[in-house]
Amino acid sequence: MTERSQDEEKAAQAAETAQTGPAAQTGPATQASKAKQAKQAQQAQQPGKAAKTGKAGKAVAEAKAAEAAVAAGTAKAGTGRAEQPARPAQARSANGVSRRRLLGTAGAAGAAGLVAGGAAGAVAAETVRKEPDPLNGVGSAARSFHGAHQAGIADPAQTCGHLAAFDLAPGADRKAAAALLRRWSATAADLMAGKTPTGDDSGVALDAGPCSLTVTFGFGRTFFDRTGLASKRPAALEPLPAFTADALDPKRSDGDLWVQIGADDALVAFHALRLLQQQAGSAARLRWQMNGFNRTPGATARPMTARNLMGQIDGTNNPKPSDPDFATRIYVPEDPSGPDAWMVGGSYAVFRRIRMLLDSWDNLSLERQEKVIGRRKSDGAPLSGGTETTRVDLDKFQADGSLAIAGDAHIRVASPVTNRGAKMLRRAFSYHDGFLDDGAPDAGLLFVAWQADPLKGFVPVQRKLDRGDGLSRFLRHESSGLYAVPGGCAPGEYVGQRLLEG
Ligand SMILES: C=CC1=C(C)c2cc3[nH]c(cc4nc(cc5[nH]c(cc1n2)c(C)c5CCC(=O)O)C(CCC(=O)O)=C4C)c(C)c3C=C
Ligand SMILES: [Fe+2]
Repeated sequence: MTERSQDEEKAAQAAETAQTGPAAQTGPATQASKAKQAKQAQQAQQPGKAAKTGKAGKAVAEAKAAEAAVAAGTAKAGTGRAEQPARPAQARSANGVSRRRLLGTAGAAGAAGLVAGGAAGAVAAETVRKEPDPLNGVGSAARSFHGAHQAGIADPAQTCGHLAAFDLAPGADRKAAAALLRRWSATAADLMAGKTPTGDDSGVALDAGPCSLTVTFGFGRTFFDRTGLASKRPAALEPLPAFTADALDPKRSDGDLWVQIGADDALVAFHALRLLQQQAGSAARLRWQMNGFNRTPGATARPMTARNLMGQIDGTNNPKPSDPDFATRIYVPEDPSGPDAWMVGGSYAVFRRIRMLLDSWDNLSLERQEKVIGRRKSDGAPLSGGTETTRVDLDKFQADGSLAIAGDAHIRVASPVTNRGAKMLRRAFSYHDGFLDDGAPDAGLLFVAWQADPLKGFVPVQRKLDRGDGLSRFLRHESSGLYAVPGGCAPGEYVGQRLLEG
């Protein structure tokens, strides 16, 4: 097991602070007691140092059997080191502490007291801010629409997400598709810069800053047939294989065009979605649409990796933009001669709506939940020891001779080390769509994985998870999509122009 050196830790923290600004203020007493609690929890749960005992031979055999069961004919796994852990992926600007002064929102008791007198009743009815506030750090944060890559890939996932797929209308041809992408790109560029697009009098996002809005556009496999561009369809857009955990709804899968919207404000995010839907006009119809969410900036005492609806810290070991191989793993590389030249700088998005079987999951003991993932729930530290960012040691054994990270633990089965180096960038939103008839939450993850080639990212890893992941018993994949997301564009251009006008 290799810990980060103190210098590396300090550099990472400094970089994080530079990117995110100071964490929300908490009193020093709170900080100190939290740190103490965290230390106590860590001490209580720290697995004992694995001794190389006489049981090692048995353990090695156990490990090999577990790996073999999972790998089922793939490369011999677990012999190397896991990837260098990433900094928390959810870090972002959180430096603006709201100074809103809301009046009249007292609890029931306060309100009852106020309504006793007429004048006081009027005060109770006042539910607006007394003074205008300047935009805080969350509201004024903006991401650029223009650039080599589209936004909404390498930047942190926002609080509110909308994923949507559109189908081109019958008769809508390449020219109509180009006009649509031009309209959509111009609108996205305005909104991301905090401008009201010409002709938009909806008022929905008036008063708000851009709130880190991103709008990302992609093309599904069927787009190329409908626009007469089948010869330009990348080989990487071959349909995803079927997996045993799939319970896919075709009506909420696939689609000609895909749009991902994220913002740190729900009205800003909805506004973008609504405008794009209106601007689709007669060229395209909404096929499916889903809403997701993440932590609100400033909701935690310090910037940290977000939790999912199973309660786990999720996103720790994501590739990070500072990794030397980040660009080549996530973005399509330069190859001007290839048929996919129009995709240079782009990426492939695999979308999966994954329902969590939370009733079953919540019935597991904490110990079993942690074993299923291979990390501690409290702080995300790997069961091989250390803290959240400690390198995972898949070869570590416990004193009883068993593997510290079980053979079917999610982080073992998904690790690049056990998947011939396959990597993807996971950028997900949680979702909650109420409760099913049996009372189970209809909730889970709008999972989006980004990679330069899905056959070297999502596909081999999901194949392996499908066979041997302890977590898959608690998941149902309900929707699916694979989209070619072109590179970004320059001002005055539109996303996909190289394809549609090439
Ligand atoms: C096909 C790829 C993956 C799917 C589908 C997937 C679903 C899924 N994962 C979690 C929770 C966690 N996943 C974690 C790590 C992790 N997951 C994948 C891939 C898929 N997950 C990878 C490649 C990794 C990193 C492995 C590594 O290198 O260590 C973790 C641990 C924290 C982290 O590193 O992010 C959690 C927790 C859920 C709940 C889920 C489906 C709903
Ligand atoms: Fe995962």
